[in-house]
Amino acid sequence: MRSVIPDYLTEALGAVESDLSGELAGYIPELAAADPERLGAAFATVQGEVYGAGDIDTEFTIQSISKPFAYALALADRGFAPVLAKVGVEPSGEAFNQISLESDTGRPLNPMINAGAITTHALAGAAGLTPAERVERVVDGLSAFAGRRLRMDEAVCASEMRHAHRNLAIAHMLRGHDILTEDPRTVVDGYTRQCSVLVTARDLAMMAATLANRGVHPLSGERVVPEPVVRQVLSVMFTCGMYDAAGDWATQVGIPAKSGVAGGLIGALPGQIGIATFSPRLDPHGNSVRGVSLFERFSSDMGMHLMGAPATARAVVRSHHVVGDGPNALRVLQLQGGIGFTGAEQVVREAVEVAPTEARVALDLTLVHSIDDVARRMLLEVARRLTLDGHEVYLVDPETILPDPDPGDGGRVTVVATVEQAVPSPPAVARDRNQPRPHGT
Ligand SMILES: NC(=O)CC[C@H](N)C(=O)O
Repeated sequence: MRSVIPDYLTEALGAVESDLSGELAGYIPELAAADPERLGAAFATVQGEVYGAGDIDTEFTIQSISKPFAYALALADRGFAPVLAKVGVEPSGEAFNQISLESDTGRPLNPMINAGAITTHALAGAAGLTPAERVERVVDGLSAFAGRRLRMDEAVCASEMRHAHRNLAIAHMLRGHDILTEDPRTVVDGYTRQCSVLVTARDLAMMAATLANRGVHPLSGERVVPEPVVRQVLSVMFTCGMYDAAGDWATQVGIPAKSGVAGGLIGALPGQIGIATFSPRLDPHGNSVRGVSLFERFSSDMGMHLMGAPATARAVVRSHHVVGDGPNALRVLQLQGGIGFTGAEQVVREAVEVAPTEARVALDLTLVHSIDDVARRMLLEVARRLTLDGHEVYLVDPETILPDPDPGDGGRVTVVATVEQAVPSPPAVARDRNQPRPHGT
């Protein structure tokens, strides 16, 4: 059988192909000469599977799509405080190249508009790097996100630098406010190089999938940036990634995204998928016309809007039952699935409502595949309170899904591999042959 996903993507491309509206980015002569008909779309899952249709292996310059990744590198390299001191996180509602800074501090409003991105470029890499080393750090970092060595398009870079008056004006303003502390032209040059890195839609989908995968490249397994950095970056993409179209985008598409003036567009759905489209004609905001249509289609066809509440998670408490009888009776709460706060809440509620009378209580984690930190603490607290109420508490945890189960403060749990191990086998002589054997022995 052929996968259904490339066929779906081909169909989606077919539906937007006839839309010839929009313009190439005229302010960079080399981009104005691009082939406007190119069209491609790719999905990369967090497991590293890539699906695509159309021009997904055609190289084009990354442009502003480099901004969230350079922001991630700056946060990872310098830490949050120094970066936040120089670049805000407020949506500007303005065009990407607006000459605007926060009135009191001179800080650019966010790292997605050029003012913020130029500043962010200067913050990538360790303090004290030369401008060339900094560019190298950024290209290395973008390459790690993509999972292959990326290179720069010198012609596009030179072409943009010859016409970079607006970005230079922004950089001079930043220098005037001491947000930039170096020569403005050098920083704009580095930022323009960053924007001139060549990528394909396939690369961009992978880069987005690395964000979706909490900062770990799905195939190389490399942790490119720490998890808190990814959360920051995705939040800023959600609120600011589409410039003065960010509100429309957040409501209609609902996927953290970033566009570039060469026609690329990416979206990252946390925990699920990275998406990229490529089509060079732009709307007045500088976002790819057909790319925006494709994302609207993907979001509604595949239920990808981040604010669409997921189907209520399946019950975490699969069953509760008693194994064995008499003084050996064991109350088993059998749990399942991935347990986060709301799942742990179900366990707490169940433990309160059942109010076990048996001397032994087991939390059976055999069918649980993950427990996050808050759920772990809540389950251990349940165990602790059950101990204090006089129960002997067992954790049936054959795959050590809950390591170091120390409930602290008077709590005690015994870890066993099977429910049976929590039921002492009664001495053979004492067993009444006419009684059914305790379940599971
Ligand atoms: N929106 C964009 O892609 C803009 C990037 C471009 N290099 C610029 O600074 O103008």
